Amino acid sequence: MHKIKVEDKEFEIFLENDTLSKRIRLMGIQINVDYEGKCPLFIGVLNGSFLFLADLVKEINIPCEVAFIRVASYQGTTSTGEIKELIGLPDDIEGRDIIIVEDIVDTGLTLTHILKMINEKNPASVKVSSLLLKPAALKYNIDALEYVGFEIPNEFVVGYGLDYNGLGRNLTDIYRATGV
Ligand SMILES: O=P(O)(O)OC[C@H]1O[C@H](OP(=O)(O)OP(=O)(O)O)[C@H](O)[C@@H]1O
Ligand code: HPA
Repeated sequence: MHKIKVEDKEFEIFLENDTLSKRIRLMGIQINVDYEGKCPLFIGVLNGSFLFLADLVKEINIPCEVAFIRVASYQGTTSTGEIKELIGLPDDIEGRDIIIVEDIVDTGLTLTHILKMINEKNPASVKVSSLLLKPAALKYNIDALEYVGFEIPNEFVVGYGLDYNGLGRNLTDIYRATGV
């Protein structure tokens, strides 16, 4: 289906699942090479990253661990500018190689907050893997952003974990708002 409605908003197809899968396979290969001989700890940022993280770690063939944190900053299509911490970081971060897994980096506010929290716990290294990045929306400089699936325009997207008012996370493809 190429046009859909989620609540009151119209969306059109943007990135099909097959395109996502191919890119995620390549991201996994790159991580396998970069972390050879190490045991990275993937930290998924809930809720949006759950499908991406699941598909990404299936491509990882080195030893690794998986954990989650939960923060929230968005209501509808706009950032509240305030980060709420709902599930905290795991205890065992000191000395670990951390890979934060995000569905999307938009303004960069969420990630900046999470990176600060993680760096306070003395990890060996911290990198970020985000499926999507909106370069035109970015307000913070994020040096740790090492693995990016797709750079996209500054448009609201939904599907494959990303929501609009809590809906649409279950869509297999990613759609963009048409503004109609
Ligand atoms: O770069 P930013 O402007 O901070 O936006 C990116 C963040 O916004 C979304 O999370 P949200 O707070 O909507 O929670 P969710 O993952 O539960 O949807 C998304 O999953 C990122 O974590
Ligand atoms: O474009 C978006 N879609 C869904 N959630 C988001 N969180 C930040 N940007 C977005």
